[in-house]
Amino acid sequence: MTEEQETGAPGSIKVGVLGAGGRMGAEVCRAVEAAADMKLVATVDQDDSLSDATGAEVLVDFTTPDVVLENLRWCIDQGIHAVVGTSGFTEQRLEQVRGWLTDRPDVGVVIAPNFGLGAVLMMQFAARAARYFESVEIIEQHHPRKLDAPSGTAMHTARLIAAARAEAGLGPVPDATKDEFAGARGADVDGVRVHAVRATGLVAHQEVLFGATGETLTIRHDSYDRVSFMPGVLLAVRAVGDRPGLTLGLDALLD
Ligand SMILES: NC(=O)C1=CN([C@@H]2O[C@H](COP(=O)(O)OP(=O)(O)OC[C@H]3O[C@@H](n4cnc5c(N)ncnc54)[C@H](OP(=O)(O)O)[C@@H]3O)[C@@H](O)[C@H]2O)C=CC1
Ligand SMILES: O=C(O)C1=N[C@H](C(=O)O)C[C@H](O)C1
Repeated sequence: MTEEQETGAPGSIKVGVLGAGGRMGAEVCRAVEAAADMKLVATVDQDDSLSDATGAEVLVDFTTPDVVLENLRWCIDQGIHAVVGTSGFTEQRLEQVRGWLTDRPDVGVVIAPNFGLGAVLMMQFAARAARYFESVEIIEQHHPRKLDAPSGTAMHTARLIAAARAEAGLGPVPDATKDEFAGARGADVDGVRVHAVRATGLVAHQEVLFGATGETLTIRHDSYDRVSFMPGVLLAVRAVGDRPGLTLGLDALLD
């Protein structure tokens, strides 16, 4: 092996992947290996030690909601930048991460509920539309091996819509039912109903359905293949070293 193959091209970013054997992790490994300005230096899965990743400058985490915080804490303590796609980030968890970052102001963390560029736009469009429609519901659809419901994307979208409605002075969504079978109206996320569908054949899809008198607006995004997330992941890997602190979502990186 030449020195360049060993260490990457001069100036290349040394990247490690946590959850490397998973559906997303494996795709990220392929994308990093194909990127001329990156070098894959560590792949970590459930039975491996995080210390295998100490040579990385940026760690990408696609693991599970129950282990991601521990991983992130370790990255921050080690001074390694982190790009996180794993779902399950409540406001309370984000606050915890901000707290850890105050002790390491040199470290950058990007947490994105969805790295699909189309999905980022779908969320932006939904936030923009929210003030004009009294009714809104979210229908997310995913592959059946997804552990969590609703999806992180749906939770984030609901929060954006709730914030936009509050800013516009809209009251609660008026579409409550009086008599309903348990679960029929989905989960209430910040006052927005979210319906989670799981079926073989799906990858990751979301519709935001808005309604006003005499009209509806549907904003829909579909990821048919996990390669759809890779341009966003690579964008975040390239940017995170220059963005100390917490960056939530890809929006700021796309401006
Ligand atoms: N932000 C985004 O754009 C996207 C986010 N996601 C999110 O990413 C996460 C992963 O999704 P997906 O790839 O489909 O899930 P998978 O279950 O396929 O992958 C998770 C991987 O993490 C591994 N793992 C578990 N514990 C640890 C640990 N402590 N350290 C290192 N690795 C560990 C698992 O190993 P094992 O199988 O042995 O348990 C598995 O290989 C989910 O939260 C999902 O919602 C998914 C797609 C896009
Ligand atoms: O588990 C998945 O597959 C996905 N998870 C993320 C989420 O929870 O929103 C992103 C995308 O929807 C795919």
